[in-house]
Amino acid sequence: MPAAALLVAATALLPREAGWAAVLALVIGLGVPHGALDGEVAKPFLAPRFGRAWFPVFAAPYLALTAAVLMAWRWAPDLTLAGFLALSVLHFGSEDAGPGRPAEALVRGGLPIALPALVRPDETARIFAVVTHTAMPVLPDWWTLPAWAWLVLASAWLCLRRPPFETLAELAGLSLAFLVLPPLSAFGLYFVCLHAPRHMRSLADDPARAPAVDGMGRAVVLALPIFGLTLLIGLLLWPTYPQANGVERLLALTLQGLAALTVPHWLLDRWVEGRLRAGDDRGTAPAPSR
Ligand SMILES: CC1=C(/C=C/C(C)=C/C=C/C(C)=C/C=O)C(C)(C)CCC1
Ligand SMILES: [Fe+2]
Repeated sequence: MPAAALLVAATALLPREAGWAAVLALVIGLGVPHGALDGEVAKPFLAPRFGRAWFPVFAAPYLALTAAVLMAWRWAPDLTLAGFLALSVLHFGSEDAGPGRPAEALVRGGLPIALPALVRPDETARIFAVVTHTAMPVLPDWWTLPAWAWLVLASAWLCLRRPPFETLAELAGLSLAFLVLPPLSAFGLYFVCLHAPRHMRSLADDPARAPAVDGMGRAVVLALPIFGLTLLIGLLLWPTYPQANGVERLLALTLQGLAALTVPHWLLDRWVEGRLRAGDDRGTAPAPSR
């Protein structure tokens, strides 16, 4: 992990476009696989009921949602971006804070979305002009104003809650990253070094969710097939992106694709969370093969 952190931070030394390409390669190669474990999360719920058909039952609605979001990027880019950012705060926050801590989730999940808007608004606008393929000379108010609100909330939370040292250290380190690194590099650092491993570790450590994922090594191996499929879909979509320059196209495809995958990724997480809390009787079904 420290090696990955150094690698992501080093992308800040490259010229802008080369830096983008390097961060995106790391985000794809080291960050996206955590979502590829969604099959393992869904399998114990679906396999007992659908047998070997569990995979199409899982993948069809997942991919339909993904496709819908990819189309939404073209029809309503601003609205889709706003929805993506809001969803990211929720998704990042619930992974960082754990269940049942809404204020902490908003503070921690909001950091990677609010800080770049406050610290590097121009570079952030430039990135999302490419992603949405629209003119975005300045960052829209609907992003900047909630970012200020986040700052107020985060300050109040820090004063009132006095979080434990590890949380403080993480918030401080991450803030420093967003202050000194280009925003895409800082995001890459958060995504690759905190979000993705945290998600994989929580699956590996939780015997109720994704029981086949019983260690980090196993997590990586089990993620590979769906990760490969994701890359293949990305490759097929590549020619449909209008950006002329390859790096800009990679930026748009990666970020639009992340948004599109995050919708089913987040819904699945909510659904499984709900089922586990409701005490689903999965134990009566034969254990999944593997
Ligand atoms: C690209 C980028 C940003 C936003 C990234 C987002 C919102 C990613 C969400 C990913 C998710 C939710 C993945 C799920 O596992 C920032 C940091 C605002 C500014 C710098 C560039
Ligand atoms: Fe995630």
